Parts: sequence; structure tokens; C-alpha cells
Amino acid sequence: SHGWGYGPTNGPEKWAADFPIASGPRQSPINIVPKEVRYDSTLKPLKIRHDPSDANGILNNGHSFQVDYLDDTDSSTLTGGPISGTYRLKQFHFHWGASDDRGSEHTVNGITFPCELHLVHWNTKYPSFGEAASQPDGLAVVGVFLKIGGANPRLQKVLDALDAIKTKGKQTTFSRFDSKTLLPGSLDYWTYDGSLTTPPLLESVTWIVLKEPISVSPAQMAKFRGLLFTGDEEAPCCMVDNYRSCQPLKGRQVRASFK
Ligand SMILES: CN[C@@H]1CN(c2cccc(OC)c2)S(=O)(=O)c2sc(S(N)(=O)=O)cc21
Ligand SMILES: [Zn+2]
Repeated sequence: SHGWGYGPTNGPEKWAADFPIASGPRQSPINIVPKEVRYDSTLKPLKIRHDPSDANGILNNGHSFQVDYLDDTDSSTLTGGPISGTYRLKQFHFHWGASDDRGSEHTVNGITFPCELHLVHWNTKYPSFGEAASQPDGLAVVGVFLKIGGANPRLQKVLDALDAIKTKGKQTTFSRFDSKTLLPGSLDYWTYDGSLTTPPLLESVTWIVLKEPISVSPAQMAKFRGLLFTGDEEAPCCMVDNYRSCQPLKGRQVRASFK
């Protein structure tokens, strides 16, 4: 079937046909302009609690790869920050480019990063992830920029698993991983109301984008780029440039947790 993707015939410019909310009032990602954000002293510090035993597999879903988490208890949660209540970690995944000059979804003053990590959480005031995903306060995604530098040892366990999930639909075991180790030293963040950056593009995400990037080496970026969008039976297509470009702010206010 003509599923959505990132190619010339099914990429972001074509998504509005099947997902009209693509032109909605609170779409993501956006360009963050630090001079235009407003410091909000009422914003609380982020409280991130991740239980490594909740890691439950790694999957190539044909758009990215994701590490899935057991989310039937409050053992891996996000609280504080701009959100109220308790949000449970469901999965984390990445977006990246074919070369180091692009790949992130959010940008800062128009600057792109080679890669961006998303940690997806859902609001436990709703009975399930699926229900939460359709509510305006249903999801909270923590975004972390990756910038080229020294090899990041915290990424290595994830990257070492990629050889086993090269093609679409492949999954393998992945356990005992503390996703908190992927976070930078500072939890200073920008926050705004947005959407999923992939179909179904639901406008249910409170975005929490960390100011401080983490590092990734060129060799580690090559591992991301070794994945395929395609399944075993298809002509191989490298999994690169799996990012959506920045969307209009449409009057939204971006707030900063820091001066
Ligand atoms: C393919 N889309 C990803 C998987 N998900 C998904 C799968 C099925 C249904 C659904 O909505 C009902 C969402 S998800 O919610 O975990 C997310 S969050 C997200 S991002 N880039 O905005 O952080 C991408 C995806
Ligand atoms: Zn994402």
C-alpha cells in the first residue's frame, strides 16, 4: 500500500492528502528562536525517572527505529516541567540526515543538528497510549539534539543492536537500558504545544526540547545510516533524512525554563 514515508512520492509534502491536520494550528517541529522565547519562572524542573528493566525490545518500524518500554506501571515516568500529572515512557527513537548538515526536526535559530532523539511519554490520566494520543494534553515528548563530536559511549548499546534490525519490521531483544543515560548534564528546556512529527500528526504533544545537545561521532552516525527503510523483499533504500521540516508557529508562544 502507498504508506507514508520520507521519499519523493510519500514524503512530508504529500502527508496532508491523507492527514489534513498536517496544515493544523499546532504542528511540529518548529524553529526555536531563543530571542523570541519567554522565560517562565513558573516552569518546574523536569523529573525523569526511568527503570532500566522496563526496556522491552528494539524495532525497525520502516520510518525510524525505536526502543520500546513496558508502560503498564509508573516505573518509567516524566513529571514536573510544563506538564501536570504523570506521563509514562512508551518508546524512544531518532531522526537523522544523510549527511551531518541535516537530520534534526527542531532547529535553533535555523541551525540544524545531524540527529534528534525523541522520548515519547503518555498521560496516565487516560486509560491507554492510544486514547492519550488523541487528546490535546495526551503526550509529552522530550527532544534531545545530537551534535558531532567524540563518540558517545551511552549510545553504543543502542547502535550495537542495529545490525539485527537492518530492515523494516525486524525487531530484537533489548533490555536493561536506562534511557536517562542518553540525557545531557543540563535539563534546561524550551517547551511549546505541538504535534507528532509523523503521521497521524496528532496535535497532542507537549514538546520539551532540551537546550544542551549530547555528542555523537561520525562513525556512530554511519551506524544510523546503515539501516534500511525497506523490508527484506524490497530493493534496499537507506534509512536517512527521516525528518519533517519546520512548521509555521501560527501564534504559539515558546517558553524557556531558563534565563
Ligand atoms: C510512527 N509514529 C511514531 C510511533 N507512534 C505512533 C504509532 C501509532 C499511532 C500513533 O498515534 C496514534 C503514534 S508514537 O506515538 O510513539 C510516535 S511519537 C513521534 S514524534 N516524532 O512526534 O516524537 C513519532 C511516533
Ligand atoms: Zn520523533
